Amino acid sequence: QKVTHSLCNQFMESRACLSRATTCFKVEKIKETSVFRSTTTQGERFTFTRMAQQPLLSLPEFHNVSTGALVVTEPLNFWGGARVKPKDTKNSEPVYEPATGRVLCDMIPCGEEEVDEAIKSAHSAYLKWSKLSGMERARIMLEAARIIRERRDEIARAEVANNGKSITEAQVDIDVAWQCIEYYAGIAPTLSGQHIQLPGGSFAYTRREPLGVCVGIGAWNYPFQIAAWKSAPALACGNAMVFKPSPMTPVTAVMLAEIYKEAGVPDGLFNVVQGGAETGGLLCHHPMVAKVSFTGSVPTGKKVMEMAAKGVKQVTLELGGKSPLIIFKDCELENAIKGALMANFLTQGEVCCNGTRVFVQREIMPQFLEEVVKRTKVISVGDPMCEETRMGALISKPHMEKVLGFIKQAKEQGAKVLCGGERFVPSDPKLKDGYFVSPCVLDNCRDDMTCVKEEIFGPVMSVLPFDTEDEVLQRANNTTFGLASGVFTRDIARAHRVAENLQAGTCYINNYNVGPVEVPFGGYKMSGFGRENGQVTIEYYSQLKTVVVEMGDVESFF
Ligand SMILES: NC(=O)c1ccc[n+]([C@@H]2O[C@H](COP(=O)([O-])OP(=O)(O)OC[C@H]3O[C@@H](n4cnc5c(N)ncnc54)[C@H](O)[C@@H]3O)[C@@H](O)[C@H]2O)c1
Ligand SMILES: C[N+](C)(C)CCCC=O
Repeated sequence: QKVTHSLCNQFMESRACLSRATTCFKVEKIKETSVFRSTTTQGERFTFTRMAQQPLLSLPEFHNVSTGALVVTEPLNFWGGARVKPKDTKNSEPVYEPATGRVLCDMIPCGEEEVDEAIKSAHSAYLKWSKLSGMERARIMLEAARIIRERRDEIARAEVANNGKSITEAQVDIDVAWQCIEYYAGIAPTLSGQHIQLPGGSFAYTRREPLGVCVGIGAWNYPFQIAAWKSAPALACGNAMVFKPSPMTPVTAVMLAEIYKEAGVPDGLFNVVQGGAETGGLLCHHPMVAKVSFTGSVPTGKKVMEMAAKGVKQVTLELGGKSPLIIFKDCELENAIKGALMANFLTQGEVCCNGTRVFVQREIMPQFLEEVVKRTKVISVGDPMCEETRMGALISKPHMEKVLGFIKQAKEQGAKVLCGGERFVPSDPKLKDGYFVSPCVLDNCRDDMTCVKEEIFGPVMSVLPFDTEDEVLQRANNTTFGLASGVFTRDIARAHRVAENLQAGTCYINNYNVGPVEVPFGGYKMSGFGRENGQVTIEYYSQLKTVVVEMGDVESFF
C-alpha cells in the first residue's frame, strides 16, 4: 500500500510537470511481488515491473560506509537487465580509493564479444521502448528519479569512495542526476512535430523520432551525474544506451542501471560496459550504434569524432576548458570572491568549466588577493566522507603528480604561490596515502605561462591583472578552448556586452558554476559541440522525419 501510495504521488507530480498531461492515472499493484499496471482515462496502456520492497542488489553495502571500508565485489558490467561477470580477467586494472590510495576493486575491460552483446541487448530494448508513448516513458523515468532520491546518500557515498570528492558535493551531484531524469521525463510527452499545409489540401508533417542505440562515454569527475546527463535525454526520446564510465570510476554507473531496471525500463535499455580506450573504440566503431555522446579530454574527443565519422554517426563532444573569469572593479567584491572560489575549487578543481584564469581589474587586485587567499587557506581538506570537509582527494596518484608538476613549472616561469600548491597529508593515519593537494592561488601570472594556457584540472587558481574591457576580452578569448566564462560587475550593460563578446558556450554573470538541468551546457571552439541539459538536447538525441501527404492526383512530367 505504501508503495502504491508513493507511486501515485509520483504520478500526480508527473501530471503537474508534464505540460500536455491531461490524463488521470490510477496505479494498482496486480501481483504481490512486483507487477504494476498503470491505467489512464484512455484505458490500460502499460504494465511494468518493479522490485517493490526489495533492496537493490548492491546498494546496502554502501550504506553509511566510511572512508577505507568499502569493498566492491559485484560485477560492474550490466546488460540484458542484470549485472554480467567479465569473460576474461586478464587485462584488469586496479581502481583506487583516492582518499586512502587503497584498491577499491578491479576494473575488468569488456572485449569485442561483450560490447557486441551489450549493444544487441540495447537494440532489442530500443525496439520496445521506442514504441511507447512519451507519457509511458515519463512514468518510468519519474520512478527512476524517485528511487535515486530515496537512495541518494548510498549512491553519494559510493561516489565519494571512488572519486574522492566531498560528500557534500557528491550529494548535490546525485540530486542533479535525479533532477535531470525528472526534467527529461517532463519533456518526453511533449515531443512533437509540425504540420505544414500544402496546395490543394495536401500537407506534410514532421515526426521527432529516436536515433536508436546511443553510446555514452564518461569522464571520472562526475561519474554518476554524467551517466544521468546522457541517459535521461536519450531515454526520453525513445533511444537505448550503452554507457562506458571512465576506467577510474567504474562503480556508480551500474547503480544507475539497476535503478532504471527497478523503475521498469525494458531489460537492455540502459547498459554499462567497463573499459578504457580499447572498449571505447569498440563502441564507437560498432555498426549498430547511431550516436556517441562523449565527455572527456580534447585529444580523446578528436579520436572519438574520427571513429564516429567512419560510420557517419552523430557525435556530441563535451571536452575540456581553460575558462576566463573577469572581475571588474565595480563588482560586488564579496560575491566576486565567493564566485572565484566556486569557479576553482569544486571537486578539487577537477571541473571542466572551471574559471581558472581569473582576470582582476588592477585597482581592486590587492583587496581581492588578500581575501581570496584568506578564504582559500581555511578550506578544510581531508576525509571526503566527513560532512565538514570541503575538499577531498584528487582522482589518482599520477594525476596528483601532474597537478603538482604544473605548480612547480608555474613557479619556474615566474608565478608566485600565495597559498597551497603542495601535497597535503591529513592527520588521520588512514588518509596518509591519499591524493590530497592543498588549494593554490597563483599570483604574478602572465598569459604566456603554461599554468594560464593549459587545463590543469586541479585546485589551482591563476590570477591575472587587467586594465580595460577591450583588453581583457581579447586576452580572455585568446585560447583554443571555449567551454565557459564569467563576469562580475554591477554595470548591467557591461555585463551583457561582455557576455556577448566572450567566445564560450556559457557565460555566468555575477556567479559561477551553477548548473541547473534546465539550462543547456556545452562548448565553443575546441571545447566541443552539441549540448547537454535543457530542451535543446532533445535535438541531439532525436531525428526529424518529414511525411508528405498528397491529397490529389500525381502530376507527372513523364
Ligand atoms: N565538457 C564537459 O562536460 C566535461 C565534463 C567532465 C570532464 N570533461 C573533460 O574531461 C577531461 C578529464 O576526463 P578524463 O581524463 O576521463 O578524459 P579522457 O579523455 O582521458 O577519457 C574520457 C573517456 O574516454 C575514454 N577513452 C579514452 N580513450 C578512448 C578512445 N580512444 N576511444 C574511446 N574512448 C576513449 C576513457 O576511457 C574515458 O571513459 C578533462 O579534459 C575535462 O575537462 C569535460
Ligand atoms: C559544475 N557543473 C556546473 C555542475 C558542471 C560539471 C560538469 C563538468 O565537469
